[in-house]
Amino acid sequence: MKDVKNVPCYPINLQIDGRSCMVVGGGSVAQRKVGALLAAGGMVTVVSPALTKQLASLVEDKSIIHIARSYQQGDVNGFFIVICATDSNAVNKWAAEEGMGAGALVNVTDAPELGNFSVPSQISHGDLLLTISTGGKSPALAKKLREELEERYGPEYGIYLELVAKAREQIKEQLSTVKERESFWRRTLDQEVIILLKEGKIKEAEAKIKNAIGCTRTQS
Ligand SMILES: C[C@@]1(CC(=O)O)C2=NC(=C\c3[nH]c(c(CCC(=O)O)c3CC(=O)O)Cc3[nH]c(c(CC(=O)O)c3CCC(=O)O)/C=C3\N/C(=C\2)[C@@H](CCC(=O)O)[C@]3(C)CC(=O)O)/[C@H]1CCC(=O)O
Ligand SMILES: NC(=O)c1ccc[n+]([C@@H]2O[C@H](COP(=O)([O-])OP(=O)(O)OC[C@H]3O[C@@H](n4cnc5c(N)ncnc54)[C@H](O)[C@@H]3O)[C@@H](O)[C@H]2O)c1
Repeated sequence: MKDVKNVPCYPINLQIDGRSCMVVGGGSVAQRKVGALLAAGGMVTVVSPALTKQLASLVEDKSIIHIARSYQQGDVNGFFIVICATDSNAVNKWAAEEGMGAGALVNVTDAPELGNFSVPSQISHGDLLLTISTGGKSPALAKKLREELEERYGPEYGIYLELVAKAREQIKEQLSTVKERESFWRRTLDQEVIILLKEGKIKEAEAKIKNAIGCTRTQS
């Protein structure tokens, strides 16, 4: 096994909307990384002599920019994020060193220790984001856990989050202390609402939350 330092990572949720992202390489791993960058609003440039079919169609519809050649010195300059995803360790190392030198956030797909971030496995439903990391030790385990969590936390949780976010504004006005609000959410975030959402009964779920807010009003 590689010499991975046993210092835990510091997790962050990075906003990359409108930021420039460079992906070096155009194979299947690059394709997965590009998909995630675009989903988060990144402006993606790929430098690679070859592209997968899917990446080529993203170039065609102008979703990404393609520099159709091998990596050259300075290509990473000015990019916020650099992802090194070629099948050449030497090229990945070179682009990573330049990217790090220029102060970019750098992810290296075949040698994570050469960059400064790794990408966790993820499940997202709207603003709800669940991520799993194994510190780079077993992406396959991260994938297995993601599949298990996907069964447990389906799209209903994304709808639930939206309802709760709406209710939160009202509750902030009605309950003046953090303690009261904490106790409200402990009582209200229950499985019954989730079950209703899973069955597609959105109106009923909404009514249940409204009812809980109503009870608070009569109590206070
Ligand atoms: C989560 C996910 C996100 C994403 O990439 O979008 C991701 N890898 C995924 C899948 C996956 N990757 C690999 C397999 C084949 C099975 C296996 O070998 O285990 C599978 C499974 C599959 O493809 O089915 C092989 C692999 N991966 C890395 C190396 C190099 C090395 O370890 O040195 C090798 C060996 C290559 C070789 O042997 O040649 C390195 C990294 N992969 C990471 C992330 C980062 C650590 C995340 C963590 O902390 O766990 C890190 C460190 C860097 C990074 O890329 O950020 C995505 C999950 C998608 C999902 O949820 O389904
Ligand atoms: N991090 C992960 O999740 C993960 C998963 C599997 C594999 N990997 C590793 O990621 C790397 C890429 O895997 P892949 O399956 O996408 O490989 P691939 O062979 O499908 O693609 C490699 C790409 O790199 C391009 N390339 C080669 N030399 C280049 C250069 N000098 N400049 C720019 N682009 C160049 C090629 O044209 C090709 O598009 C491998 O090292 C692999 O071991 C990482």
